Amino acid sequence: MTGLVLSGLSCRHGRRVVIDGIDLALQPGEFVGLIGPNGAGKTTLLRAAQGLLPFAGQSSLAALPPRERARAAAFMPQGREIAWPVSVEALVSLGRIAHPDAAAEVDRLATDRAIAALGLDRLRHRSATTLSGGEQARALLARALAQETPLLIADEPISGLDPAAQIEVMQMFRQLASQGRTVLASLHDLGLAARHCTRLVLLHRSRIAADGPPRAVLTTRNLADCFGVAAHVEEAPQGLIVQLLGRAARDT
Ligand SMILES: Nc1ncnc2c1ncn2[C@@H]1O[C@H](COP(=O)(O)OP(=O)(O)OP(=O)(O)O)[C@@H](O)[C@H]1O
Repeated sequence: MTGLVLSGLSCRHGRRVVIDGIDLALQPGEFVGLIGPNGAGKTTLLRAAQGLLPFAGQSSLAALPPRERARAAAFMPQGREIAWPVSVEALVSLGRIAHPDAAAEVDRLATDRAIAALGLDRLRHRSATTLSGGEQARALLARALAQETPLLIADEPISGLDPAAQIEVMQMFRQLASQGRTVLASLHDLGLAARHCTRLVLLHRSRIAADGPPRAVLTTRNLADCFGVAAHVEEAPQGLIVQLLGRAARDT
């Protein structure tokens, strides 16, 4: 299986509809940023798509049996606290549980690659519970990478990272996509999303308000209507630049 197809995906928390009839098809090679204001439903969508929450409608991923699902998609959740005092290396190698038939050497190489990709070599023997918040985020991302799945789903993967680490992770996602994987990540940094994602999906009030290349989604109109911010958006040689100027003036 490649990519991800959601059809009519809806999800409630209690009696409240949080995701309402989402249709979305993601292809290999895409780095899709899922954006939207707080409470728009991004986490709910990412979890329901994996069958981690009850939902109505269809998800090509949730439809798979659990073992196949673990080989199809890796997930970096929003909650970052690591409770077990295992080494970073042991934590990252947990991603290999998805491949019970792989040779030990293959597992070791995949773990090493993920540790190197996230710049964790220096920390590999450190207890994961002693890492800083940003280091824990990188360790959990490395665990997802070690799973070596065609689809990578990450919930706010760059929140809490320093600026250089944020850029490195975004570049890594873009590179994974260019190698034929599908990356779906919820993001709050619109500037980084604009420059690195191949496509943005804007969630607003439980539905998709816009879907397409960053320049088509990050319009001043969408930024005002969905995020309530006034912005300057400009095409530059280095990509789309989004500058947030302040709160949008409200219509009276
Ligand atoms: N377990 C729950 N029970 C009841 N309501 C919930 C639950 N989880 C989330 N919600 C509500 O569902 C809505 C969507 O939440 P969700 O976490 O999906 O939003 P989000 O777009 O990821 O937000 P954020 O950007 O703040 O992380 C919010 O209004 C939230 O309060």
